[in-house]
Amino acid sequence: MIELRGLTKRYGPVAAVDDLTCTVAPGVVTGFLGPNGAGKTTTMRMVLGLDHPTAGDATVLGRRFAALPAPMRQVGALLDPRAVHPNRTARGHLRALAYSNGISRRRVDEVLGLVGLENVAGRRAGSFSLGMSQRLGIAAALLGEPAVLLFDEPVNGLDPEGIRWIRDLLRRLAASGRTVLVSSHLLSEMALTADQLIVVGRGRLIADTTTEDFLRRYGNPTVRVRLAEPAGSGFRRRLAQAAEQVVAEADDTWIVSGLDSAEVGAIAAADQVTLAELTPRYSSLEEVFMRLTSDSVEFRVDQPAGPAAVAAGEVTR
Ligand SMILES: Nc1ncnc2c1ncn2[C@@H]1O[C@H](COP(=O)(O)OP(=O)(O)OP(=O)(O)O)[C@@H](O)[C@H]1O
Repeated sequence: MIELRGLTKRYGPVAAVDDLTCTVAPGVVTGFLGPNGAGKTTTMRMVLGLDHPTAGDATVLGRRFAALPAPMRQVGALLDPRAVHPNRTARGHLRALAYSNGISRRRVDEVLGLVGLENVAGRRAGSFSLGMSQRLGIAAALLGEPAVLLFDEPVNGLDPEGIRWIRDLLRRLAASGRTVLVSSHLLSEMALTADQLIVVGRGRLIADTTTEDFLRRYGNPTVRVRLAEPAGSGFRRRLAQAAEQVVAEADDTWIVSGLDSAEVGAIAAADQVTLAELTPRYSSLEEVFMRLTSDSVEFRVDQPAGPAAVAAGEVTR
C-alpha cells in the first residue's frame, strides 16, 4: 500500500506535484498516467525518499520510506535503468546490491532467470541495450522480494515482445498480492495493463478510478458486431430502435453505440441471429486523456513528444 496525503513539491514557481492525495492498493496494477512533466517521476522520488516534499507526505506500508526497517525487502523501484556502473557485469551489479542488503546470491540467479538475462549475466551492463537495461533494473527491484513495486516508464524504448513481457510480469506481481505502481505516458499500453488509473496533469490529480470505469465514463463505449451469416432486416431494425446509433462498417459488421455487449447479445439471441463477433470498444485512452488534460500539457507547443504526438487508435479491452 502506498498513501499520498497532500503531497506537494515546488521547484521555485513550479509546482511539480501539487496537493496529491490518493492510495495505491495491493493486488492490482495501478497505472500512473500523465503527460511529460506532469510530476510522475517527482512523486515516485518522494515515495522513495529521494526528494523531500515541500508539504504533505508519502508513506509505504504505513511508514515514510526513511522509517522502513529493511527498505529493499519492502520496496523495489525502477527509476533510471541506466543508473548502473557500466563496467560491472549484470550479475556483479546484482550481487553487490544483494550483498549490501543481506540478500542471498541464490536470489541473484533467481531474478536473472525471472527477467530473462541469465545468458548475458556475465556481460558489462554498459554494453546493454535499453531493453536489457530495463530488465536489469527490474531484476534489481525484485531482488528483495518486496511487497511494493514502483516502475517509472518501464516500457520506454522496448520492442513489442518486451512490452508484452513487462505487461505479463506486472500482472503476475499484482496477482501475487503486491502493490504495483507503474508510470507511463503510453496510454494505450496502460489501458491494457492497469486495473486502476491515477491520472495527473501539472502535478494535480485528474482522475483516480478503475481503468474500466475511466473508459466507460470518458471512453465513448461502442460494441462491434459481426454477423456469422446474413440476418433479416428485422434484427437491424430492432437493434437501431434500442441503440443510440448503428453504423455499418461493412455489410456484416456494425458499430453500435448506446448498448453494451450483453444488450446487443440479448437482441441477437431473441432474433436467433448467430454472431461471429461481439466486442466492446472505447475511444483510445489517448483521446480521452487529451480531453481530460487539455489545459495540463506543460509544453504543448514546444514539446511534440508529449501525448499529442502519440498516435490515436482504438483501444479494445
Ligand atoms: N530537480 C528539479 N529542479 C527543477 N524542476 C524540476 C526538477 N525535477 C522536476 N522538475 C520539474 O517538475 C515538473 C515535473 O517533472 P517530472 O519529471 O516529475 O514529471 P514526469 O511526469 O515524470 O514527466 P516525464 O514523463 O517527462 O518523465 C516538471 O515541470 C519538471 O521540469
